[in-house]
Amino acid sequence: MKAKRVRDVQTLDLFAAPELSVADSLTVLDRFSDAGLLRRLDTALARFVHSQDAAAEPALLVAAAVLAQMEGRGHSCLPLQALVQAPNSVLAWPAEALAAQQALWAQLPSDVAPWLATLARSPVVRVVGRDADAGQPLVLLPGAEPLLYLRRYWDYERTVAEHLARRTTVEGQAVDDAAVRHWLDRLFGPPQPQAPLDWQKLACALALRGRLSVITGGPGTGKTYTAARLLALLFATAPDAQQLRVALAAPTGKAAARLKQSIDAALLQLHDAVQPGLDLKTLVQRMGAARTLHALLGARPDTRHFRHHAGHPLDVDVLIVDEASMVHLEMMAAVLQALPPTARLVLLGDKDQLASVEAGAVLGDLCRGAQDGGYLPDTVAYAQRVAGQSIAPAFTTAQAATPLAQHTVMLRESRRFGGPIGELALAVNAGDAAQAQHLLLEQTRSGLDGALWAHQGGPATAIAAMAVQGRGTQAGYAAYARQLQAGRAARWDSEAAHQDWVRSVLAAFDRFRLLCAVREGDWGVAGLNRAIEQVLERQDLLRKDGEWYLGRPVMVTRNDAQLGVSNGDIGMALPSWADPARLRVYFAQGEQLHAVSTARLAQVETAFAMTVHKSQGSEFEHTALVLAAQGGHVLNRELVYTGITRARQAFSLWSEGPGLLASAIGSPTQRSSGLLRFLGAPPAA
Ligand SMILES: Nc1ncnc2c1ncn2[C@@H]1O[C@H](COP(=O)(O)OP(=O)(O)OP(=O)(O)O)[C@@H](O)[C@H]1O
Repeated sequence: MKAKRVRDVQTLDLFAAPELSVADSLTVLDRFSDAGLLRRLDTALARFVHSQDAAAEPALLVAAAVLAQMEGRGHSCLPLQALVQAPNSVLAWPAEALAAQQALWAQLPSDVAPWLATLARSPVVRVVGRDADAGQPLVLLPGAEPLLYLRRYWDYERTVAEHLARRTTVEGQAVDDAAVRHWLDRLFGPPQPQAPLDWQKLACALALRGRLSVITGGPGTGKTYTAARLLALLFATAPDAQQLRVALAAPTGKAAARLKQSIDAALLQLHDAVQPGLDLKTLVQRMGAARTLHALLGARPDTRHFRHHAGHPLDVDVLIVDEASMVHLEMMAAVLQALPPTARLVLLGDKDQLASVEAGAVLGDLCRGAQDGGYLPDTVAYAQRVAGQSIAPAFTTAQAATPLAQHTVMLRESRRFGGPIGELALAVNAGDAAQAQHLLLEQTRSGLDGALWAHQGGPATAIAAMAVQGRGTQAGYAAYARQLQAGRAARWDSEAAHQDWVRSVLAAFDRFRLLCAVREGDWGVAGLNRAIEQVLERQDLLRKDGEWYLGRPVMVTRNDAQLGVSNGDIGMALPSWADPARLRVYFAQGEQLHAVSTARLAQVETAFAMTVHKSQGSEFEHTALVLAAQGGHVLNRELVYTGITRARQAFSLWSEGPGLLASAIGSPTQRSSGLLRFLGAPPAA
């Protein structure tokens, strides 16, 4: 259907005109929207620009529409050189659209200079360094690699860059080397001769001397383990540990709850190791719950504004943000603005995971050089002095040595993520499609019970059948459905017994998850949710007698502070204890259960199948990833990596057609952003 619509675009006779007029260029953009190559919103921006500048030239209108389209795909800006010289690298249109794209580009200037001149002539474009900020909707950052921004994203990116640059250049508190060394050795053990570099110890040492610490690593590399030791170190070296205000946060409620649980457990385990000298038990009690970033900043319903901002900063000395790969540019700008300049910010996350759906990939940008280290002589000497760690010359290359690198550590050894799933994740990350396919094939051949299993082709109903049955001994949804039935048959003799049952159903449901790349179609979230419901009904495991049926798993799609639920929370409709004839939606929040009436939960969707994006921050025993042929540019390396790393014991892959996995692995996403360029020297406002 889409391919046909795209072919229709090519029959446009407008391209035959000797010179592209403004009216024609707007019509062409509309046709591109009709064909699904641009969104209506993208063309609307071009029309808006034209409404503000009657003399706007076609190149400006095209640039505006493409910029809007790129923002919709998560880019914070448009690299103009690429737009002119390699338009497909930024447009990401399907092959069928190539002729139409080339025909339009043939009517536009072939050099970047006239594009820039066209943009700079328009009053809707603010040229940084030339024009004052008069609220122009577009911002052009000139230079060797000129970038075009929507005003809002320019503001966010500049804010983030300015704050991070300040945090990486301003000296932190003076470090008492002897005290730090003492505590680092107690927490990690004294340095051993010939031992490999302890990246976790190094991360703690570096974090201590600055106001920013970026700790990245794959699953199970000990990010939380390290953060807990960093907290212990901060408590131990603080002039008054009782006064140190620590906040824990994450982009989603689930990730926040997990962070709190892991940090508390790790700190309590350390309790004996730091005796005498530090009462971690009391400090843990004082620390308070982890919150979503929205809740931490005090989101105001239906506005972009937060209660905390530069004029009313957060009341914290240390802020630890987990799953930072999911923090988009706008949110990072809000966090940095609300954080007192003296507070420490610790960002934890996996740089290789999918970035947020919204624009910006801040953690990915910040960790671009993390693999290479890039430590300066001063950092190398400090690491030796306080942590007894010798940083090898391979990690001191001048090219990677930026102020940010002195605050960044990549953890490299996974403690719980080895075996075939770990190997597959590594192959995907390295872009080695042949190795990934080899691993999948080898394990698939060995039977249904292996850690890896792959299948190509339909029908989609077979996916639903596996989602219910599981494969071999690997979990599927039948496990939760049986747990559900066990409860239906039983009479709870106490509220505690009812709660235990609710917890057991939620836990059984969390053993497996079906992850999709796309929402629509038989191989998307919507189609597979329906198909799984049907299989469960056919097997009498579930009765769908209305929108809200017993055992309906749902995902919240919008934060609702009043109801106490966050976007991404997963709950299940189950009979309430007080009135078993009525369903309530139960959510596990750490150790606690939270129940909300079904009538009040409007912003939810069924959650047997969910997007890979929404699964971030969660792990399941068995995860199945579905690659739909219509996935297009959504099927990329980060999506596959994120899907695989959600699986603890078993990973299954369903590809609708041949070559989808290899092509996704061969398509890493690089979101356009000026962040790294700004960090060295933030541009003037
Ligand atoms: N240096 C270490 N020595 C012993 N155990 C460790 C060490 N580092 C991490 N671990 C253990 O490895 C496991 C994974 O660590 P942790 O949960 O901190 O990893 P993570 O990177 O935060 O994982 P995730 O990707 O789930 O966020 C935990 O059980 C932790 O206690």
